[in-house]
Amino acid sequence: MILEVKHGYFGYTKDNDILRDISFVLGEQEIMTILGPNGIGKTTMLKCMTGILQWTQGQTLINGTPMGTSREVQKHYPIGYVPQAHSLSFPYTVREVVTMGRARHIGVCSVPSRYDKEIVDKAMEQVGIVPIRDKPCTQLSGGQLQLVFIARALAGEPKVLVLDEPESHLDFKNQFMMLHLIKTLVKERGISCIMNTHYPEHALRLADTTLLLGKNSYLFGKTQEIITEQRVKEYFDIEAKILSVPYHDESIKAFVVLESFDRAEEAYSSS
Ligand SMILES: Nc1ncnc2c1ncn2[C@@H]1O[C@H](COP(=O)(O)OP(=O)(O)OP(=O)(O)O)[C@@H](O)[C@H]1O
Repeated sequence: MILEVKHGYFGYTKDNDILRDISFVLGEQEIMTILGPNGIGKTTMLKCMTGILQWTQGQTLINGTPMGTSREVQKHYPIGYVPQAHSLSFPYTVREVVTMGRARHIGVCSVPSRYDKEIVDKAMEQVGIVPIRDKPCTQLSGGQLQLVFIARALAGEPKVLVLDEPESHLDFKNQFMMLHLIKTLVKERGISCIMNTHYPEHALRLADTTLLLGKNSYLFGKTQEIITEQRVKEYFDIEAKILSVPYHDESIKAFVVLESFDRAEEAYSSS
């Protein structure tokens, strides 16, 4: 399935668009990252793209058909949205929360079928949360909850998985495991994926394409061409060097920030 955003505009208030004329294409089994400074509009972008918020102008197309107007398109090409992990106030178990991802498939007065249960089990297995399936979600860590939300999205059998900063609550190793999980899900399920991230390294390691959001402009293209030292300076206002570390048959990219704390202090006090 091909997802396309065409000339998208959005503002929370009139005459104050935070997203202006955004266009990009997500191809079959592609991974795309969205990068940009805090508050630039990354989460808003995901919400407009998935129909949680309405574009004020422009549209999201699925295989060429506008998503907003076609229930058929929404039914046949579901999008799985995984929000930033936040705590749940009601102590639903992990299994119950993941089963909620089947809501579209289960009638209002029906109980989950054997097939629904199999899909839920498969989703929990694939993200590695079977051992905690009977725990109340109020007793989970932020990282565990993030995995539960991914399993909930997978239970809806999405064609596109949309993740808002999936690595944000994870330690160093588990951040890497999350990237690996996303890559595996895309490959094994034949889906595509869009994720917001604050880590340019993660984009370079994982993503085919990248949308780099700035204050008055944006860039979209192949990740290796979009994320350069010059762009990092331009879009994040920070001097960084991208190093290439050879590892087996890969060349892994690492970022080193070339700023001193004294200079940062000066910039902070003059802003
Ligand atoms: N519901 C809302 N009503 C009004 N303004 C909002 C709302 N949600 C977000 N904003 C504003 O819109 C802008 C973009 O917010 P958004 O959360 O999309 O940014 P972001 O790039 O995802 O930020 P971060 O990297 O910090 O998560 C911010 O200035 C934010 O304050």
